[in-house]
Amino acid sequence: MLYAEGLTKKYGRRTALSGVDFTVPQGSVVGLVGPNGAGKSTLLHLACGLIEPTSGRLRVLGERPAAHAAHLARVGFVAQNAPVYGTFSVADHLRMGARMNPSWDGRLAERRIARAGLDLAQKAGGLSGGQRAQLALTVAAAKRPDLLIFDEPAAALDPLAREGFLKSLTDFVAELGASAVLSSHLLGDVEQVCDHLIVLCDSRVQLAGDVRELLAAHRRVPVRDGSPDGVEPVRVNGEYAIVRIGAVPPPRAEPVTLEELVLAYMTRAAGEARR
Ligand SMILES: Nc1ncnc2c1ncn2[C@@H]1O[C@H](COP(=O)(O)OP(=O)(O)OP(=O)(O)O)[C@@H](O)[C@H]1O
Repeated sequence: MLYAEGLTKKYGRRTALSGVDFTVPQGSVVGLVGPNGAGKSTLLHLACGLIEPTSGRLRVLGERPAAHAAHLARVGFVAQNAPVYGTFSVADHLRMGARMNPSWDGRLAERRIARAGLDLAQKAGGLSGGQRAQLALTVAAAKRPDLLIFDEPAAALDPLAREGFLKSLTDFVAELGASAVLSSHLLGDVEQVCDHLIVLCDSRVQLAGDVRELLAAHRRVPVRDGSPDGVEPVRVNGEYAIVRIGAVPPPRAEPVTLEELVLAYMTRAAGEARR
């Protein structure tokens, strides 16, 4: 579904992505996480064809991003803060979507708008953050894309609105049989909806893969004399360390949470950047 090889993006002298490699299989829901300025939005904008790489290769659904009109129609994008047209009503957004997208599914759009409790006559500028996110998600999904891309979709939403939004997102993905990529700082959200993870720090991929496999490949182990016995730690945090295990887990090893795993790789990358 997504394939990157040596993917590099520079803005003038600033490097936003540096030699990024990863492969994400079809049907995945990918969580893209990393600190501010790591390059997440840059990667998503490259995937939508909004910007061009400086070097390297990126393939989205087997082709160059936005290779042609039919390919564009296969990708739905919801940008940061779910932008909508403030002076247009909810119904105007659906009419515009129908006019611009040959594969528009009007029934799906109307069903979802009703389920989200949105008033078709209301101007989008007057919607709450959660309602705006639901509208943007509906417009992106009613194209019936094969891939939905979200840049921090739920960042501004309160916990209740976020839960509703994430539920709609997973419903859409299931209903459309689509893949999805979402960038987020909210690891709980990623844990809830994603089956694949990419950790991006300092413009490089630090960790990528199937969430269950990554969790199975790491353990929390007790530390003696500053380092765990016989294994190279990803991160030492006081009395324990996060380690990548081999075929035989070290003694007294405990499972790691997604949050511990991501923080371990982010902390290691921050340490390397400081050196
Ligand atoms: N249009 C631009 N012109 C110049 N530099 C840019 C541009 N867009 C992004 N950058 C720089 O590229 C780097 C990566 O930015 P990007 O927005 O991709 O990070 P991010 O991981 O999405 O950050 P955040 O979590 O804060 O949204 C940053 O150093 C940023 O300042």
